[in-house]
Amino acid sequence: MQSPATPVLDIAGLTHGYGPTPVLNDLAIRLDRGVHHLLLGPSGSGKTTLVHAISGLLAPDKGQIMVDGEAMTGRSQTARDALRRNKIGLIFQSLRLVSALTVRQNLHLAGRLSGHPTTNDAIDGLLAQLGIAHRAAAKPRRLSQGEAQRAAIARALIGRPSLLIADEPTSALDDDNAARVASLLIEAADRNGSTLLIATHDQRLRTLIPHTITLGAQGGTIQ
Ligand SMILES: Nc1ncnc2c1ncn2[C@@H]1O[C@H](COP(=O)(O)OP(=O)(O)OP(=O)(O)O)[C@@H](O)[C@H]1O
Repeated sequence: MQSPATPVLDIAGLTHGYGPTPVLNDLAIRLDRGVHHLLLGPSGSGKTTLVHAISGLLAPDKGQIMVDGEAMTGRSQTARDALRRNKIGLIFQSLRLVSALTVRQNLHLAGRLSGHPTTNDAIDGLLAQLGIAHRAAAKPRRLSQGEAQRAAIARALIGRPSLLIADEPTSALDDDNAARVASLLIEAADRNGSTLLIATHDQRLRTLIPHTITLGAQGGTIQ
């Protein structure tokens, strides 16, 4: 990890589009360590495009993205993949656990891929934090939706990423469960030294995470 003063995410002049009008236009964002943010914006405003650019899954047309002091932009796909595995934990809506592996094996694999191979004890400790230690030997299809979501959060955290990004983790949930999942994400991020960015339409999360980045306005609005 870099010094505490190094921003977890530092974006300058980010522009990207798929046609004549850019989706992201000269965007600037700075996330300080430990300050969790929501990434808000209506459908089509560019949240997924921004998450993909931050994660190095796409190379933007213009601009610079620094993740925990290291450049995600201006590098090869291979270098971007390595930086993502080392610095970023991603939780997608479709969870993407490997179905042939148990929960514990999924976490071992994620640890190896992130360059932080880990022990059964460390994995079981993380699963216990998330309340699913008793499901370590289960295959994903045997998990409830809530357990599978907790396993996906554990998998994203196994490499102790500087930045933890969750895509729409609560939109399909009722109020109680949305608050529960958001609180779980915040607590898990805090305990593992990760800064959380939640891409969402879900305005209910503002009460738990007051800092927001809103896309849709020219260049985005940071609060
Ligand atoms: N690969 C692509 N090719 C062409 N256009 C794209 C591509 N990906 C996204 N777009 C367009 O870019 C715009 C932003 O899309 P994006 O998925 O980033 O928005 P979003 O805010 O994540 O939307 P949602 O909340 O509906 O998931 C949309 O108009 C979309 O149609």
